[in-house]
Formats: sequence, structure tokens, C-alpha cells
Amino acid sequence: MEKFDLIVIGSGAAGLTSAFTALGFGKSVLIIEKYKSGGECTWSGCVPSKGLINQAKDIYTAKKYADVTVDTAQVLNKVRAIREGIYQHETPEVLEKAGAVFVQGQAVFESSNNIRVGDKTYTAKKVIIATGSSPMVPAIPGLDSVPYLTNENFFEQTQLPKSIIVLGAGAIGMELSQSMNRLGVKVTVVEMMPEVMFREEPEFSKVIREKLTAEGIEFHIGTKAVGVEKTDQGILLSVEKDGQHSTLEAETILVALGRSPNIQGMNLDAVGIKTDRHIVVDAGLQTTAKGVYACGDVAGPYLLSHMANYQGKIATMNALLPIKRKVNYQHVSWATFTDPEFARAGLTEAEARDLYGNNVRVYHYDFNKLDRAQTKEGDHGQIKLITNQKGRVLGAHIIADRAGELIAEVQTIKTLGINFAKLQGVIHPYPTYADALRQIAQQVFIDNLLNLPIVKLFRKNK
Ligand SMILES: Cc1cc2nc3c(=O)[nH]c(=O)nc-3n(C[C@H](O)[C@H](O)[C@H](O)COP(=O)(O)OP(=O)(O)OC[C@H]3O[C@@H](n4cnc5c(N)ncnc54)[C@H](O)[C@@H]3O)c2cc1C
Ligand SMILES: NC(=O)c1ccc[n+]([C@@H]2O[C@H](COP(=O)([O-])OP(=O)(O)OC[C@H]3O[C@@H](n4cnc5c(N)ncnc54)[C@H](O)[C@@H]3O)[C@@H](O)[C@H]2O)c1
Repeated sequence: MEKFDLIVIGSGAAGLTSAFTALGFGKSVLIIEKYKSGGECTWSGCVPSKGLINQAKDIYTAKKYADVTVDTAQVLNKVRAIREGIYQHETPEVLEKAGAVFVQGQAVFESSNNIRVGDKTYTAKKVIIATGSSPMVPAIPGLDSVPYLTNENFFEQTQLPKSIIVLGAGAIGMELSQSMNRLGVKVTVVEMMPEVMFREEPEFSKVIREKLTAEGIEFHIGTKAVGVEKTDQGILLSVEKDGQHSTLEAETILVALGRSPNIQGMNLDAVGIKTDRHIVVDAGLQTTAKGVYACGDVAGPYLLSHMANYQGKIATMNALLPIKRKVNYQHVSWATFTDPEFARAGLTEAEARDLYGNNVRVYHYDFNKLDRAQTKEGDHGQIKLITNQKGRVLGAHIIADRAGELIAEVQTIKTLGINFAKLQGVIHPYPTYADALRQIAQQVFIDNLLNLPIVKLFRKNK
């Protein structure tokens, strides 16, 4: 039986980070992958979706100035070419050149140290499960009898449909809906929550829904999908809102209703690896079987590539090194790549008030007053910054051009525990979007001064 220091199951964001971390420690590593190295992010997630978003944005801008004919077959070909380019850095050959052994196939646990692939069994002192997640497809009557799309087959289409119903207005639903609409597809979105993007600040979610509505997308919020039928033209979706039933029609349907962890067919129960929807892990990412760790989407709770990387590193260090580290989710951040982008670091205002009551300060900034934003037509977005009474960041929310980049500055300050007021003394180039953060910092600086006991006393006695 071939022996390794570490077996990594899955070669997506979490698995690749685990494998490279272990190789960096000079360990022998076996990677088992049932599909293609790179995982969802490369093949059906971050990379192709951002490839589509970028092309859709260029075409949308071009359409403002000229008649543009869109060939969606060409757009999708380009998306796949972008994907191939990224894959070149994570092929089995690249992984083997870095020192890993790569085996293609479905991994099945025989014991917590022995993993079978086909008719061969491999053994390791430690095992990392990084098998990711798959689209969750609920039992909506009739759905299984129509040819529906998910992120797994979406980017394999030869061309985009003329019309589509998108089920779910979360990250996938919103990013793909806007892109498709900009590429000429008639898009109808059905979301059961009262607002789109339910994880975000509600007023920001409303802004993005209104923007996409103005671009031509039809939203049905607070609406549940209850049945699907095939028709000559495509599909007929039955929906229910406040007890009222109606139907929507389109050529096809995209299911973007959340994710299910990939835990099936691995014999996890038999070797003592407990699951509770995701794989159950402790604060060091160890599963209920000693020496077996889990990271990325299969462990949750944040289903994001950068969180898979973060967890992959911690799980591997805990598996291979004597010092144990705990995961810390206090500084989670993410961005959604609609136009304008959404970005978030830390708590919402409601979450901050739940934890700290009125001991929070909330700063609002409107990009309409920023010179750089004014040089461009259209909506300019806003920032909401939540700090404690000392000026330390509890949460930040940005909806604007380049929000995903802007949040990095707040995220650095927040993670390093620097008072936000200190940013007021940092020279920011003019005219930039980031200068908005310096302007907010100026206000935080003033409020910090006004909050000093001596200043309060002086003002009281005045
Ligand atoms: C459309 C879309 C857009 C996204 N955009 C973003 C974004 O912009 N930013 C962001 O941070 N996140 C984004 N995500 C989320 C991101 O893709 C995931 O969080 C990330 O890919 C999770 O990485 P992972 O390594 O846990 O799992 P995966 O990347 O899914 O990798 C798991 C691997 O394990 C393999 N596997 C599964 N079972 C077995 C088995 N039994 N044996 C062997 N191999 C197995 C799979 O084939 C797969 O290759 C997006 C997701 C989608 C769907
Ligand atoms: N930019 C990014 O970072 C990015 C982009 C895409 C995806 N992702 C990741 O992928 C994950 C999955 O994305 P997703 O969009 O599938 O899930 P999601 O959880 O973000 O959104 C699913 C949406 O579907 C709605 N829904 C569920 N059942 C419904 C029903 N029967 N009828 C109508 N609406 C229903 C939910 O209320 C929710 O709003 C996200 O959680 C995110 O972590 C990240």
C-alpha cells in the first residue's frame, strides 16, 4: 500500500492550498480528485462567472455609444478560454512537478487512514477532506422533468437562451442575471425572501435590485417557486406570493438556490466522521475522526474561495505541526461582482447593535459627493461604516465601482486592530474612490476627539 504524510481529497481552492502548504513543509502528499484539478472556482464558479461579468460590462458600456450585435456563443467561448488559461497553473502535471502525487478518481474511506480509489488503497498519517459543494436542487414539483441549468452546466452552453427564469437572488443569481441581461437575455428572477441578497445590509440590497430593474430585469421577490412544467416554448413556472398563484414563462431556468456539501459516497459514517449538513469540525477544523480534517465548502460556514484557502492552510498546519491553531471568523469579508459591486467586512448594523447596543457609531458616505465618482455618469454608490465608540471598525459595507478593491483597505485596518481615525492622516492619491475612506476617517477622528472625557467635560461646562 502506498504511504503518504498527507492525503488531500479534492483539488479545489481548499485542497490545493492544503497540498501546497504540506509540500512547503517538505511532506509527501497524495491528491485525489474525481473530476478536474482546480475545482468549482476554476470550472463553474468564480473564474467563468467573472469572465462573463467582464465581457457583459464591456458590451453594456459599448451599447451606450453604438449599435452592438452580441454573439453569445463567442462570449461563452471566451469564458472557457479564460478558464483554460487559469487551469494551466493547476493541472495534474503542475501539481506533480511541485512534488505531489495526483490520482484521478472518487475517494472512499476504508478507515480514517486508508482511502480507496477504484481498486487501489492509499494510506496516510493525516487526511484532509476538501470535496466542496454542489448546487442544491430542491424538490420543486416538475423540476426534474425539465432540462434546467445550474452553475455546473451553465458555462458549457453553446449560446445563451433568449429568455430565462433565475431561481434565487443570492450571489450566483444576481451576478449571472445582470450579465445575461446585459448580453441580451430576457431575465426574470424569483426570490422567496422579501429582498434580494439577504446577507447584505437591506438598504444596499434594495439599491442593487432597483439598479438591475432599471437595466431591464424583472424581479419577483417574496415569491416562492412551487411547480415547473415543460411547454413548446420552454418552461412554465408556477409561483406563489402572499397566497396568490401565478405563472411565469421562459425558454429555460437557472437554479441558484444555495449549496449542498459533497459528502455522499465516501463512507464517512462508517469511519466515525459525523455530518450535520456539512462535515462537523472543531475549532481547529478536525472532524470527529482523529487525524482527519475538513476545509472549504464541505465544512462551511462561509462558502467562498478565500475562506477555503484560509481554512485549507489552518487545517493543514493543524494536521502536520505540533502547534494547533483555531479558525477565527471575526474578520470575514466578501464581495459580490454585480455592477456596482457589493463588498462587506464584518458585521451589519443590526448585528452590531445586537452585540453592542447603542455603543456603536454608524457613518454613511454618499459617493455622489466624491470628485472621482462625479467624473463618471450614473449611480455612484455609498459606504456604511460601523465602529465602536472608540473608532474601531465593527463592520463595513460598500456598494460602488471597485467596492471589492476598496474593502481591502478597511479589512486591513479592521483585521490589524488599527483605529479607523488613523486613516485620516494617510495620504490618498486624488482623485480616487479610496479617498472616500480617508474622508470618513476624518469624521471618525473628530468624533474620537469629541468623545474624550476632557473634551466632553469642557463642552458640558461651556
Ligand atoms: C457561480 C459561482 C461563482 C462564485 N464566485 C465566487 C467569487 O467570486 N468569490 C469567492 O470567493 N467564491 C466564489 N464562489 C464560491 C467558490 O467557488 C467556492 O467557495 C470554492 O470553490 C470552494 O472551494 P472548495 O475547495 O471547498 O471546493 P471545490 O472547489 O468544489 O473543490 C472540491 C473538489 O473536490 C472534488 N471531489 C468531490 N468529491 C470527491 C471525492 N469523493 N473524491 C475525490 N474528489 C472529490 C471535486 O471534483 C472538486 O474538484 C462561487 C461559486 C459559484 C458556484
Ligand atoms: N462573489 C462571490 O463571492 C460569490 C459569487 C457566487 C457565489 N458565491 C458563493 O456561492 C454560494 C452559493 O450561491 P447561491 O446564489 O446559490 O446561494 P445563496 O445562498 O447566496 O442564495 C440562494 C437564494 O435562493 C433563495 N431561495 C432558496 N429557495 C428558494 C425557493 N424555493 N424559491 C425562491 N428562492 C429561493 C434564498 O432565499 C437565497 O436568496 C454563496 O453562498 C456564496 O458563498 C460567492
